[in-house]
Amino acid sequence: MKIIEVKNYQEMSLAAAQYIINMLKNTSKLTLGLATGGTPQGVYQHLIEDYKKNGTSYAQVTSFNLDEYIGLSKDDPNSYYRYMYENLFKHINISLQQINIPSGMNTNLQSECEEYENKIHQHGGIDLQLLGIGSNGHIGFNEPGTSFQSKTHVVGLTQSTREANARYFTSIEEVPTQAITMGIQSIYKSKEILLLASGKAKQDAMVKLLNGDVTESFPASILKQHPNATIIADEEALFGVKDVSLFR
Ligand SMILES: N[C@@H]1[C@@H](O)[C@H](O)[C@@H](COP(=O)(O)O)O[C@@H]1O
Repeated sequence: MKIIEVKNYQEMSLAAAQYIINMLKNTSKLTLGLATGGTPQGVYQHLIEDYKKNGTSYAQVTSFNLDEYIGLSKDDPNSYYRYMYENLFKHINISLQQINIPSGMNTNLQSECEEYENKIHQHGGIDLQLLGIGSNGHIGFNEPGTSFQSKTHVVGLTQSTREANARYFTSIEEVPTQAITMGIQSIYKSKEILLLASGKAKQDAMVKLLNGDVTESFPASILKQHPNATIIADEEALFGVKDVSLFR
């Protein structure tokens, strides 16, 4: 696992966007794993600016999002589908046929999970997976204790995750209690992983990730064994991490 240390959120966003743009320019076909949350918003803004300025094309991209809340429809303002549409998809040349986000409205959630996993497989897997990290080490919505072997599945959200995400809702009661998420194995199988972390809120998570053990009680820790994983993190997020230089 390699770390690229940057000054702040703006630099992190720009560096990650450039990373993705380079891949877009150098490959004829690209399967991108995308994330939601506050962390990647700046990356998406840079991708949009680049698209408007330089016309970098998304015509050959297929995207798979990490997760979706159960019980929120596509057009619900808090669904991840809506987030992706508003924050990226509507601004670039990507059609709705090219994008994949699990549906949290399917009456058969089990088959939704299986089909989602199969679809990723049929596309030849994910080339680059973009990730944020929860303060308890969750990736996607894989909460502590999730098996490293897990595939796309339904999860119950912890109180801390619901509290962290309540800022987007009117009250915490409105935050769904369940979600569909790509599993840890589904994420780990990506050919390349780019994890972003910015700010004080991610300090504990970065210390546990980089100085702690590989354990299912801290889901992101498995990424340390990935052959091609990079973290782009800012100074504040890395504050307190011992031996950052070992990861350069
Ligand atoms: N399911 C998402 C994750 O994909 C995200 O990475 C994480 C951190 O969110 P943020 O970037 O807003 O800190 O929490 C959410 O619960």
